[in-house]
Amino acid sequence: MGQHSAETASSSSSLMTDFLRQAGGAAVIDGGLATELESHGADLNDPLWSAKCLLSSPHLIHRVHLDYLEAGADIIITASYQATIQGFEAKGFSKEEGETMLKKSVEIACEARDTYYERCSESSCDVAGDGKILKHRPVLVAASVGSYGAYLADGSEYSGNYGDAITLETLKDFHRRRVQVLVESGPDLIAFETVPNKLEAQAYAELLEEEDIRIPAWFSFNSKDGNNVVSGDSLVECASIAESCKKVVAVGINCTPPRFIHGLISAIKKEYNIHCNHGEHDMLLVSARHANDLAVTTKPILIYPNSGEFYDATIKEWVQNTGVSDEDFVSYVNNWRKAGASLVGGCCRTTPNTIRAIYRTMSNRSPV
Ligand SMILES: C[S+](C)CC[C@H](N)C(=O)O
Ligand SMILES: N[C@@H](CCS)C(=O)O
Ligand SMILES: [Zn+2]
Repeated sequence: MGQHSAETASSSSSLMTDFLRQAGGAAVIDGGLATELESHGADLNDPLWSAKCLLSSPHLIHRVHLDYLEAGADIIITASYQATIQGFEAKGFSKEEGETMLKKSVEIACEARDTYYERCSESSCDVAGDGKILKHRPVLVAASVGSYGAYLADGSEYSGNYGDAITLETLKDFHRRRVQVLVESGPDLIAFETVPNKLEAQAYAELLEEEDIRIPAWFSFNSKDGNNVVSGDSLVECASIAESCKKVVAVGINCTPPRFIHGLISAIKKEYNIHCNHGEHDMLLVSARHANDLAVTTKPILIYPNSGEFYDATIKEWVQNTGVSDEDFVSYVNNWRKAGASLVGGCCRTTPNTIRAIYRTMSNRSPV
């Protein structure tokens, strides 16, 4: 664990359960990072997308992390989603310079957390007059690992279609050094996010074992039909890969329209609460067993949907107003919690306003 590790973490495997317990059973993830960088004027029309800001405007990344913390996020995700050594090399940087950029993504997030804690110490109340949440609480830094499709910078993380030339070994080799460098930089966990297919999930799971990664990870898949992950691979099969990997401490869905989320949670959530009720006992056990045959995870479930808008990868722009408002987004939150999600945030096109609204909705945090 790095020097900035959250005070919750006693060991890798218990990090998430300890963290959730301290947070009262549920926690808030931040919102769209790239979205917010753009709204502060960054031009992300570049193969590096949001990782371009690691070169051009690290102060902006710091500011956006801080904005999300002050909106109530308990977990911030680094700007390394599209930061890859290969991507930096394609821009003319050396391997060492690429590694420095990866390290920097974690350092910026840790510094933002330090700044946040200072502001909390200086504040006399948990909610400032301007509505900023300045409540001293455990905050986790999650190092983002975007997919190989994100590196391709053509929206392939929404198709998951890499062609036959890309094998399990290709993907492991692609991510290997990147994951090592991120881990050495001292985040609390790795966020494998917007995972578009089963092959990449398998590659991540094998990498965690082969490289003996000492911090935990979460796996977060994306879907565009409410049944499968974007490639068409079965979500249940993808989640099973995460479930069988001991280093994975949470599983879920991100960058997916809100309307699909409830069904996707139900598809992966394994219920242990079998109510034994006299005569109905056997029948309930049978139905619970039947449900469990299909559902796969007992790990905490995370969800951070996008706004539901459509991303046009050819022009690298979101088609505006095709999604839901913050109010509509937040109206789903209690249902997602009831369905079994214990970590809730937002992905692309969500903002600190979305996260503030999620924080408020979840502020009477009762365990799932
Ligand atoms: C999650 S998508 C909006 C990320 C952007 C994409 N990888 C690109 O570079 O176009
Ligand atoms: N963490 C990334 C995810 C993109 S799908 C971001 O918020 O920009
Ligand atoms: Zn997203």
